[in-house]
Amino acid sequence: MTILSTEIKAVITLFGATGDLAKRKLYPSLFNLFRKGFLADNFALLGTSRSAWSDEEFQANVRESIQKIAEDKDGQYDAFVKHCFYQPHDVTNPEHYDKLNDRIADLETKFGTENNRLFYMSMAPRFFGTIAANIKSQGLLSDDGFNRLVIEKPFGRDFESAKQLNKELTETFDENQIYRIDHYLGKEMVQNISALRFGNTAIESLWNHRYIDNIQVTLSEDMGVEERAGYYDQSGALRDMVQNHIMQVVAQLAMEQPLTFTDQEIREEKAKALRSLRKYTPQEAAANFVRGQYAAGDNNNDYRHEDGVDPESITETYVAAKLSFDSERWAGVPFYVRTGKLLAGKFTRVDVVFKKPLLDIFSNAANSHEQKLNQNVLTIYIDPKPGFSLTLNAKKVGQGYTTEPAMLEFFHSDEQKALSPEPYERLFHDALEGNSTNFASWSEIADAWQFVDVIRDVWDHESPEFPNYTPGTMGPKEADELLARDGREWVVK
Ligand SMILES: NC(=O)C1=CN([C@@H]2O[C@H](COP(=O)(O)OP(=O)(O)OC[C@H]3O[C@@H](n4cnc5c(N)ncnc54)[C@H](OP(=O)(O)O)[C@@H]3O)[C@@H](O)[C@H]2O)C=CC1
Ligand SMILES: O=C1O[C@H](COP(=O)(O)O)[C@@H](O)[C@H](O)[C@H]1O
Repeated sequence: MTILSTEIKAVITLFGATGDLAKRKLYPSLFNLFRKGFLADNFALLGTSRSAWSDEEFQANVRESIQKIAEDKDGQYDAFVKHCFYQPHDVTNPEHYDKLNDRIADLETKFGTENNRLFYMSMAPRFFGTIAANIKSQGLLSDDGFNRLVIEKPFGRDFESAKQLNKELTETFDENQIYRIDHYLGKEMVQNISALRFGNTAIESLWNHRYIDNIQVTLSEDMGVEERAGYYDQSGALRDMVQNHIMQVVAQLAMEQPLTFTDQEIREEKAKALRSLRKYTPQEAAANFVRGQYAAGDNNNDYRHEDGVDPESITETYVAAKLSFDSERWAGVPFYVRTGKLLAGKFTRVDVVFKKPLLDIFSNAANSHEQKLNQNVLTIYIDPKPGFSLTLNAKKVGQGYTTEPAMLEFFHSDEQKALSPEPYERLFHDALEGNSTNFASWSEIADAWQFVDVIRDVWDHESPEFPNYTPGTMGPKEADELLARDGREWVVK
């Protein structure tokens, strides 16, 4: 990990500058870095796409997108957009890269960026390989500054396509120059998993099969597919959420302690954890995975009648699964994961359910309690309200001896939340600083795809009975049965 000075020097070339992601997330993130002083005098943003915009039109668009997130204090909008430029560019036309290279070189001189170049691909993934090849063949790589590539998801649609894409990228960029975005890794509480585990003896000493009964990861959304139906119908929840976000969260929960807290060591441990994730046979896949598709609700069509969705679509909008790790630490401990659209709420959380005491001595007490001891649960709240809680058993106040659950809670204050950068801001900053801790390595991505491909293959060869869940619930009944089979239940029902 190379940490540069706090002020970043670079020309950022953005492919897909007129796109939705750029407007909603990327310009506001860069502006926030500017307001906080991480970007100051020595940077420039060069937006590109086919639209024939001038620099001025681009600046007006950037201004419009940052207006939505912050007021203009002390002329900060003007100061920021003076660093923003635009070059009309068709990524499939090699000749266009010559002009792009000239513009980058001019900006390097103008802003003293020490020839550091960061390329950000915020475009349809089918263009990623072409852009990388042209960057190399048309001589856009810097000889004496850094060259980095930030690449948007999805990284392939299965293992083979991801491998091919990786091959194309690594013909131009080394693995340590590639920053594969997974915005979950930019979330405050996902990053907090390591602090909670490795910074607390009280937690890490219990973090194994001797004390943990099961771990549950829930990424619940209350919205449908909205305007992204065209993309989503080709993807489904397995590719859209499980292969990337869920696997990344699970890897952080399951990994061994890194030797040091560096990007290389952390990514290595996450990769090892994913390597120890049991790859299911088709029979095991069918038994351990549940899929769902939402039905019509009070305020929504059923999925198959959403605009842009095939009326006979078998794309899943819900996935629940039981994962197992073949490692000493996790022997016999299931990780139950689930995600879906149009569920009961918008929240992301991890529930670590501990084993009960081997002996419930209170059941023999004179005033024997009616309520059995509960399992302790450590909950990591990722969204929307970052924090964590620990549910313990405590004596109920009063005569007799009855136990009841008592909860220790910690939530981020409004002040802390205000200090917490948005995922894209954090990740942009990390890439500019050369810190790849919170980006997925090729090894992690490869293992995640190999795991998911088996499930996809099984599902693609069977006709599910869809729709099978009601909007506003936590998914199909089979997801509850998945745990009930093991004598367990979801912490959030
Ligand atoms: N939008 C979102 O919420 C999210 C998006 N992503 C990912 O981010 C990436 C971008 O998504 P999004 O912004 O939504 O996509 P959009 O479709 O909104 O934007 C695509 C961009 O590509 C440009 N473009 C298309 N063809 C060419 C070409 N031949 N040469 C140069 N530019 C071209 C378009 O501009 P023009 O037409 O002017 O050429 C436009 O700027 C994708 O990989 C997506 O999966 C990931 C998570 C969320
Ligand atoms: O990557 C994606 O994530 C969002 C959910 O992200 P969150 O930060 O709001 O939890 C999801 O809606 C989208 O389908 C998926 O592509």
